[in-house]
Amino acid sequence: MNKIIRIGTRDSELALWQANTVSKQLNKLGYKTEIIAVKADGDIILDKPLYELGITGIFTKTLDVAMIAGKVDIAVHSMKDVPTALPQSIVQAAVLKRGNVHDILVHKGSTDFLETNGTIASGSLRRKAQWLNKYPNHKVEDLRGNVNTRLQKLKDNSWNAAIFAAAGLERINLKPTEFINLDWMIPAPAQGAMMIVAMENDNYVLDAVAQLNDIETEICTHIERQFLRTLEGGCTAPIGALAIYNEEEDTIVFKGNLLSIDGKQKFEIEKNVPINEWKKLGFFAAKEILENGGEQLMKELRSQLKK
Ligand SMILES: NCc1[nH]cc(CCC(=O)O)c1CC(=O)O
Repeated sequence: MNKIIRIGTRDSELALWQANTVSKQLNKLGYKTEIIAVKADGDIILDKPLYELGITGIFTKTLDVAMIAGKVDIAVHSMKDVPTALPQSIVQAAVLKRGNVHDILVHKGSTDFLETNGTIASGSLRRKAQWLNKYPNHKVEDLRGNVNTRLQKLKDNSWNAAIFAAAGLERINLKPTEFINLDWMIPAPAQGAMMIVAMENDNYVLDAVAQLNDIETEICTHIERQFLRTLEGGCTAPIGALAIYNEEEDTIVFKGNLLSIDGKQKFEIEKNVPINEWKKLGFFAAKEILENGGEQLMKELRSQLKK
């Protein structure tokens, strides 16, 4: 059999870069591919913050539907945009080796505002909350759109800076010279990783795509998404999570946090556990936060976010 694997993707430059990467890797293994780009609802509605839309999966739904309808065979997503519960019949077929996991602050030459009063831009609840927690005197303005649009909006506005995922800018060669690494900020669960989804009964495609899976990234993102899933209960709360494999010690170093929208409340957890405990690590870390005050905060967040 030599069928063409149709790769579904969003039509932003970053999404197309990611789909092309998957395409090339499959071609190298001898598979034929075709890229099918679609516009996702999350890319069409730009005048509202994402969390106000109260929908998870706004970037992935369009492609889920296309796949169930048989129009594409796989879809390539930024894994952090994929809801923790996949639609029925759709499965995680592979996770590619992760890129840069961190957030960066893109500024305009001077970082003096960090010490005084700054206005920075981000559409992400997680980034907003962590920023305000560290810089309580700053203002955070909303910023939506794909990476290219957001860079342009930063130029056009008087904000001091804006926050981006390093991976997104690096992939499409748009990382400017004026930026600082936000090593202290805990990234979104699965940031910097790409996920391929496919239909659960499509064995030809599942076998093909499985060859692109990176086990270390699969384990780390599993931990982060389990942490998210255990905390969230279906709402888009300010949650960060990062698991890193420490090869020397054969351990997983995990950091996770949960904040209030205004950044005033923060629950944070750090664990270093033997690799063989990875399967439940995200769950236990989330439970610990929930039992130490996080439960109450999640309740408040759910009513604030109307979900
Ligand atoms: N939600 C937007 C989004 N989804 C994935 C990336 C970048 C790639 C990644 O983090 O995996 C971005 C851009 C950003 O957050 O700045």
